[in-house]
Amino acid sequence: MSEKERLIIFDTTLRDGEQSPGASMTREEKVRIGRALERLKVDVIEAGFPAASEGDFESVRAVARAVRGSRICGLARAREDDIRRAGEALQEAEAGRIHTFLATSPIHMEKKLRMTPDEVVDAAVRAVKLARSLCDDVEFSPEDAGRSDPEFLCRVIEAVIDAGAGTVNIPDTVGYNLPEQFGGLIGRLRERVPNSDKAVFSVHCHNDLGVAVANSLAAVMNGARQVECTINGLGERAGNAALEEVVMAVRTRQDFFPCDTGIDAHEIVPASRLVANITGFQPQPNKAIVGANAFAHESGIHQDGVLKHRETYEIMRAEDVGWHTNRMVLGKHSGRNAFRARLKDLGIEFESEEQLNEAFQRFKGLADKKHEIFDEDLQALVTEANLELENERYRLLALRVCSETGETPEAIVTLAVDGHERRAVCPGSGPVDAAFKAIEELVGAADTELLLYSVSNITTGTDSQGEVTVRLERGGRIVNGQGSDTDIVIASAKAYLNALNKIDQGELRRHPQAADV
Ligand SMILES: CC(=O)SCCNC(=O)CCNC(=O)[C@H](O)C(C)(C)COP(=O)(O)OP(=O)(O)OC[C@H]1O[C@@H](n2cnc3c(N)ncnc32)[C@H](O)[C@@H]1OP(=O)(O)O
Ligand SMILES: CC(C)C(=O)C(=O)O
Ligand SMILES: [Mg+2]
Repeated sequence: MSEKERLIIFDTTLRDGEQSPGASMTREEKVRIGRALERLKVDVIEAGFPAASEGDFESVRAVARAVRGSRICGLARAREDDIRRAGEALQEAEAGRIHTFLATSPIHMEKKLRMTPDEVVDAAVRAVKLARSLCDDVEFSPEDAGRSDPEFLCRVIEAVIDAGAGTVNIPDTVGYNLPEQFGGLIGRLRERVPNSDKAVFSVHCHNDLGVAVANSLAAVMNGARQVECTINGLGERAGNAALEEVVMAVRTRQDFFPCDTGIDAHEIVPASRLVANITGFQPQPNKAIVGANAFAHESGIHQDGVLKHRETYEIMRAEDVGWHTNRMVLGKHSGRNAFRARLKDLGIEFESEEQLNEAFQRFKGLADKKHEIFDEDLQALVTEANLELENERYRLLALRVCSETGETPEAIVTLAVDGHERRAVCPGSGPVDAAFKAIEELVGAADTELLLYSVSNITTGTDSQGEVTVRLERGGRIVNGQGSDTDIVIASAKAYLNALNKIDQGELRRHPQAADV
């Protein structure tokens, strides 16, 4: 790293993250996440609250045994039994830390702890001294600091630093602070506490007002050198500051921040996926850094810009945070440049600009019906575009089916037959059967036998395209026809007509699908 100061990353996914209702983790899961955090090169891993339960004690102990390279921390109330339990759980850690806390806000002291401010100062000092007798690395948090009286905070902080706390963590426990205010608080505490230079100032922000990361960054600008955060912003209520956002903000804006972290950012996406899979809390698609759309572009103007010069619309590289690559999503907002580029990647090139334009029009038509166009959709769409260049005797102009519970389905099919518009109405045992009967009536296919009818969805989802294959036999000759559409009955009619055109024309070698004829 450069000569810049180190910003310590303290990950509390396994402790505060686990406090999210529904996010409890087993010992084995904590060890797996602990190892992922080690690969990420997190400085401190808060592995749990050993006094909470026998299971959490064992989890902290297992993480302390398994992980080398990151300091392992256990949380404890300012009580002798909690602190001793934490010390015990950390015994096998290569490097351990006891984190003890006691609330300092008037509301917490009076209503929850039922302690006077003097009692709180005494208990905090006693807790830190006991913790220091068990472990040389001790952190103290004045819980609910964000709503505490700054003068009282100064008193508590000075006392715990004197008692041996090497890290003083300022939590905005209920996410009440705003960035300018919180940054100002950190700056003032560092200025006013006489021994502030003897401890690292840390922050622990909650996201109740959606500003946990902004508050953490404001604190860093005011001298905080440890940020407590979680993968994917998991944590109590609306969560904690997201590790990936803090790390990448500091890294991306090195022109602004006076410090940097030691995080290996390539491990961010793997760690995010692991935490999401274990907890079942998937990040929303538009989540910064780790959301599925964080490096995806669907708009034609953005795609064109990124294809010409990535930085036009990206401030970070997807690969640098562990994604395989950025993503061009083809959809109704996409333009020709992205369409052409994707087809080229698929090995599909057009002989003329006219062919490309024709396929592009079909693509826009499909995109109006479907959210996202996948590679398989494109392949089907281009195959159809090529087929249209051939001389077709039969072309589907319109199709309507009526299908109702307890009623015989009926299809109304309009075709262009040798350039003339023809219409037929037929009942059938199902909508596809009715549509096929109407087509047979219009084209006179009595001598043609249907050998195979199969449907597969090209992509997943109820809005996906269905691909239908129809195999026909006439006079010993067998052909396959294909059709695709988001409407399965239309796809079936297209496939049937495709096969009939082939069998009628006898020009099978010119069609790419004729290989299997
Ligand atoms: C802001 C935070 O995230 S703090 C961490 C929150 N995490 C958790 O609470 C998860 C783990 N907690 C637990 O498993 C349990 O709450 C335990 C084991 C810690 C305690 O359980 P119990 O003994 O049954 O107590 P209970 O949870 O009902 O109440 C908490 C007690 O701790 C006291 N307390 C709360 N914080 C502290 C503290 N920092 N130091 C000392 N005592 C405290 C409360 O005043 C209350 O005391 P009381 O019983 O005399 O009224
Ligand atoms: C234990 C402390 C640091 C905490 O989680 C909080 O105050 O939010
Ligand atoms: Mg918290």
